[in-house]
Amino acid sequence: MTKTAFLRPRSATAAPMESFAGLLREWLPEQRWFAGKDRPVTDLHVLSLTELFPGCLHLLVHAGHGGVPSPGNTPWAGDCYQLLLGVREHPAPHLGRAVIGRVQDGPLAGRTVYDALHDPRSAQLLLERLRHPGAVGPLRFEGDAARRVPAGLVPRLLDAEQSNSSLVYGDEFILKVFRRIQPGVNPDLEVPGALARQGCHRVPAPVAWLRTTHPFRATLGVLQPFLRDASDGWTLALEALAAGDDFTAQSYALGRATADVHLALGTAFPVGGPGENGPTAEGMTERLTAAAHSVPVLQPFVPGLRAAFSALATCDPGPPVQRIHGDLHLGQVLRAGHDWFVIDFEGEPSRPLSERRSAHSPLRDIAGMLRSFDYAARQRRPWRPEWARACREAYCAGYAARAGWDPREKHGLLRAYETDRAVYEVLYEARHRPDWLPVPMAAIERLAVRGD
Ligand SMILES: Nc1ncnc2c1ncn2[C@@H]1O[C@H](COP(=O)(O)OP(=O)(O)O)[C@@H](O)[C@H]1O
Ligand SMILES: O=P(O)(O)O[C@H]1O[C@H](CO)[C@@H](O[C@H]2O[C@H](CO)[C@@H](O)[C@H](O)[C@H]2O)[C@H](O)[C@H]1O
Repeated sequence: MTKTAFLRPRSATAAPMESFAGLLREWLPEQRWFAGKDRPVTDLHVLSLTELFPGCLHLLVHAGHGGVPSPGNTPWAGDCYQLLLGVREHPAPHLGRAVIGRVQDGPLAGRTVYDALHDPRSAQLLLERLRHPGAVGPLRFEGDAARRVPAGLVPRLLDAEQSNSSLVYGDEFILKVFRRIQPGVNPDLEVPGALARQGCHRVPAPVAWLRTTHPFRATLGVLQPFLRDASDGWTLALEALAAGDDFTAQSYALGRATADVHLALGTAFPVGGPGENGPTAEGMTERLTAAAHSVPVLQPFVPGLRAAFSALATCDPGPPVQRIHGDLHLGQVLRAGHDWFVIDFEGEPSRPLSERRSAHSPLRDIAGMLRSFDYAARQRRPWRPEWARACREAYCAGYAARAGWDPREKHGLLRAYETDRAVYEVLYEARHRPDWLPVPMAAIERLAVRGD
């Protein structure tokens, strides 16, 4: 199960000579963060182009898929992506696979373009811009005046499997450059900022950020403190499994940390109200229908899965809805020292921003984490259902100890949210990592047939 299969190596000498748009049309679908892999890019045009500094262009491009709108992303069909492109007369060897190609015609004719985030010089200049708030064309560099970012921090691009691109500066700060851009404030800036103002220590607070005003207002990137020596929950869980270690104490602490974040979110965004099971079941059923249409292996399980959603009619509405994390799993939590921290408040990247910023049941996050223990336990053969079960129990117990209500007592709701999450995972894996599809499919079978 390789995580970087989409990063096909390119070399500067083998770079094709093509039109600028032609080069991008070929390069974009190869990127891990490109969302439209299941549909060909039929048209591509530049929505905004700004010279960030000499030799570095900032672009927002629209990738169209033959008029089929992407769910709720932009008012037009297709998706908008943020690119930072370096432009050089001659390709430099250190750029390796970052080279996109040589442009054949137009104002860039004969030049080589490359992904500037791979170029340490460009990454340094980007941080310089963030250190000095101001505007460049439609771009706005802003920050928390109380936080000082030192000059000269050495950048490195994280080579992880990601929906976005992240640069670490001197192991002190991390800059997340959003790739798929939607109009509006990104919750990964909005939420950590609001939680920091609440004094919640579980979330690294934004230090500086980049946004645009054209062709619409949107958040483009966020700089936050880098948690040095932290390990993510996914790595820790896999290490524990490999060593045959128990992971229940960590799971319990993670449950408490999740409840802390939910409590702080409830205070920072007082949007609550009772959950309404009718509309919740309707939304889940619609997502299931759409997913089964895209991923036909789901189809035989649809009746069993629908049962989990229709059973909501007889469940109590559960805890009040509120702002939540929206895509909580073991890869979104970092253990540093003895504490768990929560990162990446963007929500599920394929969902519209308005939906990701609205109130949901906290059970949705809890279900996401419960699914993640199952994912981890299935990484080894023979798979370890009892390991996952013990973690799930401990996580819920930790959550209950802090939140004052026990997720295990909301069995019907939890089953529906777990089912909804597993359906999302099937879609995600089919699109991004087809080798992983059996992992959520095993849960689909369990939830559809046995219902537990
Ligand atoms: N504040 C931080 N401190 C240390 N590592 C971080 C921090 N934020 C993110 N990371 C690392 O960067 C990775 C990607 O970050 P994330 O926000 O999840 O990006 P994406 O949305 O692209 O998945 C995380 O898995 C984690 O390893
Ligand atoms: O971290 P992202 O915001 O990019 O989240 C997306 O990618 C995740 C994979 O990296 C995906 O998570 C799924 O795989 C994880 C193991 O790699 C597992 O722990 C999660 O439980 C499972 O959902 C996530 O769904 C997707 O939104």
